Amino acid sequence: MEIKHLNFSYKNKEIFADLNTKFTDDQLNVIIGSNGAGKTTLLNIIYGFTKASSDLAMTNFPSMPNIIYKFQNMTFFAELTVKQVINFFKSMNDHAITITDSQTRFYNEIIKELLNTKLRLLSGGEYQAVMVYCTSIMDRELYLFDEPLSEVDSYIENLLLELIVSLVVEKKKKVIMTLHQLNKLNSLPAHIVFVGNKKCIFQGDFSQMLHAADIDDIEIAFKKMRQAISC
Ligand SMILES: Nc1ncnc2c1ncn2[C@@H]1O[C@H](COP(=O)(O)OP(=O)(O)OP(=O)(O)O)[C@@H](O)[C@H]1O
Repeated sequence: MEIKHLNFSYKNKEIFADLNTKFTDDQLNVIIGSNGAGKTTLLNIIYGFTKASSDLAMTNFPSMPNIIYKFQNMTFFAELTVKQVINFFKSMNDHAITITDSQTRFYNEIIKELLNTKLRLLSGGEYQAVMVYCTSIMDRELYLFDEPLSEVDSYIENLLLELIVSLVVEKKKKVIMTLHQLNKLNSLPAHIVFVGNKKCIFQGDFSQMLHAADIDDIEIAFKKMRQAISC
């Protein structure tokens, strides 16, 4: 999947100026960048929710019906129970789908005990966990997860990452997610897309990013690359 010549502004605020980048089909794609860099906007454009200028060329992306998107703040009817929401998501598949071991584990360890809880009574982290799980049980070609780890504790973070990676590795799905928890990149088989200064300022894997920044700490690498573009 490739994006060429992405230019985009919200009224007078320019977000992207000729951004070019690629996403891989067989690895988890992780978009990183500072707050306000445009990560959510990029997902919105990929989904087709936000329209960019006519110079944009997007190659090999599935069309909207073949994409499922977990928005950053996904809201649902608060009076529904977790079980009702899961059934709603399941009903949007027109056939039975296979569930990965990681999805089953996530269901047994996290979701099961929440089944009869109404959404309005879930904590922020529990709500996030339910929404990511529900998104993952949809059968689509491309999965977009905007900040799937926000508000969850480190135990759930790891379970969620396993679940998301299993979509790519076991189900051969395409996945693009945004992430602020850079320490997680170390253990992830991921293609990183670093958005900053209205462009893609780096793309590659974890070790290539450290190499590009000439440092062995990902947080410092991020800071260095971020500072370099704001000079
Ligand atoms: N609908 C909108 N109208 C005007 N400005 C917007 C709109 N949506 C986002 N923005 C602005 O565009 C910029 C990019 O926003 P975006 O949400 O894409 O960033 P982000 O990288 O996802 O940030 P974060 O990491 O904080 O979630 C921000 O400065 C934001 O205030």
